[in-house]
Amino acid sequence: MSFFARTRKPATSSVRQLFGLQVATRLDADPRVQRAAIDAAQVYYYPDFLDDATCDRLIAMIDAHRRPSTLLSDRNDQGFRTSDSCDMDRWSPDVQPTDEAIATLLGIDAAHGETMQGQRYAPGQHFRAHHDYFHSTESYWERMQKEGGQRTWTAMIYLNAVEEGGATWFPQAGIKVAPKRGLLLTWNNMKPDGSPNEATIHEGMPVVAGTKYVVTKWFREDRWIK
Ligand SMILES: O=C(O)CCC(=O)C(=O)O
Ligand SMILES: [Fe+2]
Repeated sequence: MSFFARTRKPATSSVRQLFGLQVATRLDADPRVQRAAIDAAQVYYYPDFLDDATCDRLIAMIDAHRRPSTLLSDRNDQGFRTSDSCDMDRWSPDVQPTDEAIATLLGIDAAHGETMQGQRYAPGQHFRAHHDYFHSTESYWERMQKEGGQRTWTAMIYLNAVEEGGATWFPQAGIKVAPKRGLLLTWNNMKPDGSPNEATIHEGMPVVAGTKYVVTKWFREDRWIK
């Protein structure tokens, strides 16, 4: 193998490897959780993770605080992520129980979790195909190393059903998830060896009718809260 080929290979990581194993083992043992029947990635569903009242409270918070979504990428692609989003304050009494319940479900110390993001998509709005993990070729990479390192697991909760459209599509893994109120979807962005899993590429498909509300939480390999 040439030097060039070796340096291009994404780095494996024993810490991320352990996250993959420990979280998957915990989810596999949880009767409320189902694993998606695919080999390309570790993807799990938890129906009715949140009750109606909690979904309504989170939706109201998103409506009160939403701003046009931003991207971390160096690409300045205006049409890539057209939704609105906002930070969900982890210390707010309306957020804290959900924030902690997600960390407990996965068995990850809540300090590894970034601030939960609320997201709202109106008809025609979408989030184009992307990976949640950080790319070492981007300029943010160095900063992210100091701020908790790579992202491992993503947890997303759909807060409402959408009349038409708005599914989360994993074209390589072959999964399409339609929004359903209270449904939690979680996946490992890494492969079992701890290197980035390209097959986790996913998109928030355009909403056709109705409005879509979700919250998303990303967990880092190191503590995000110091
Ligand atoms: O809204 C969706 O279905 C996907 C959202 C997403 O991929 C993200 O927030 O990283
Ligand atoms: Fe994503």
